[in-house]
Amino acid sequence: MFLTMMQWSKRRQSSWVQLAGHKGNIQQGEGGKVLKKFNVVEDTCLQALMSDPLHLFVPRYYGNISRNGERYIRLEDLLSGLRKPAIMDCKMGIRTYQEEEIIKAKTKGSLRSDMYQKMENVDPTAPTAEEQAQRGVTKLRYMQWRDSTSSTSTLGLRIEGIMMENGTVLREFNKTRTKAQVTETLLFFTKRQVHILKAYVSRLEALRETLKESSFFNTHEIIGSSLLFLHDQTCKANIWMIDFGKTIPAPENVYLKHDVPWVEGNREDGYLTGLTSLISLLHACHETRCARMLATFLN
Ligand SMILES: Nc1ncnc2c1ncn2[C@@H]1O[C@H](COP(=O)(O)OP(=O)(O)OP(=O)(O)O)[C@@H](O)[C@H]1O
Ligand SMILES: O=P(O)(O)O[C@@H]1[C@H](O)[C@H](O)[C@@H](OP(=O)(O)O)[C@H](OP(=O)(O)O)[C@H]1O
Repeated sequence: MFLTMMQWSKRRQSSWVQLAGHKGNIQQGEGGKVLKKFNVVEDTCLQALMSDPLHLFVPRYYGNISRNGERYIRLEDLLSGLRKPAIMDCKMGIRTYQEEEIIKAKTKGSLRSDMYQKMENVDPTAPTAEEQAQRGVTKLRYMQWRDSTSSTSTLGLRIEGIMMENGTVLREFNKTRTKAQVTETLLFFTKRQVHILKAYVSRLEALRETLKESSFFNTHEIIGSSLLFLHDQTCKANIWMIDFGKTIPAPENVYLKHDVPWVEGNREDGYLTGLTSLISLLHACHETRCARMLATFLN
């Protein structure tokens, strides 16, 4: 597995990191805040979320500002106050592309050579003969391939990146697809610590309950959003919903279920499918660890 050592910030004695997403899209700001490049879709969602029951699971939103000619969204820094945190970014849902990608894929000039390259780097056999000849793929094709070779299509979630408490950053999870592989990664991330596993399960169960009461949730198609897992040496553990750049309102009078299969036009995202998978995988990790500890104790 490809490992990169994170550089610890000496100035702040902190370990701020942008684990996933577009490079340089988000940076640490002052006063316990982060600045994220402005995106009107995300800004609108965050405003709505601040008065929804889900606000308890979303970093506090402090409006948007302009700085040196660039506009930013100001958010609570979720790493603020944590000591050498371990972090995991988990992208939710059974697809990571919006339905509009299907229309875009039909228009001329939509071939992406960068995506072809990324595909070929991971699996040289993945591009079709036609794609090899044109050395390009549509974004739709790339995103569908990414979803099917990771756990997105089957489990409704995929691990995008992990930073361990010693600063080691891991981002090579493209082929982490099966339940067993995801479970192994969750055990690695939590170092099998029972109290951390338990805290994560409780937080996700609370999220599931709150989603039932959220009008934002049943009226929005949530694509490409992540759950950010954080725990540290003081035994703090928490999970937050981040990244609403591709979260859009469903058509009027359409209420999404979030746990049924997607077919073109129904706008379903599988967010709850992913949440249920996560809860059951973490729950199984917790139970297994408890059973092992009991067996050791009794022997
Ligand atoms: N409020 C926050 N506090 C601390 N760190 C954050 C916060 N929001 C995001 N991050 C960090 O930045 C990373 C990327 O965040 P986010 O997903 O919002 O960016 P993005 O560029 O929109 O992603 P994508 O390209 O997947 O759409 C996260 O994985 C996390 O490490
Ligand atoms: O993780 P990967 O495999 O590197 O692939 C990227 C990832 O799917 C991003 O979510 C996506 O941005 P959006 O979510 O904003 O669509 C980006 O598209 P882009 O290159 O068009 O920005 C992809 O390149």
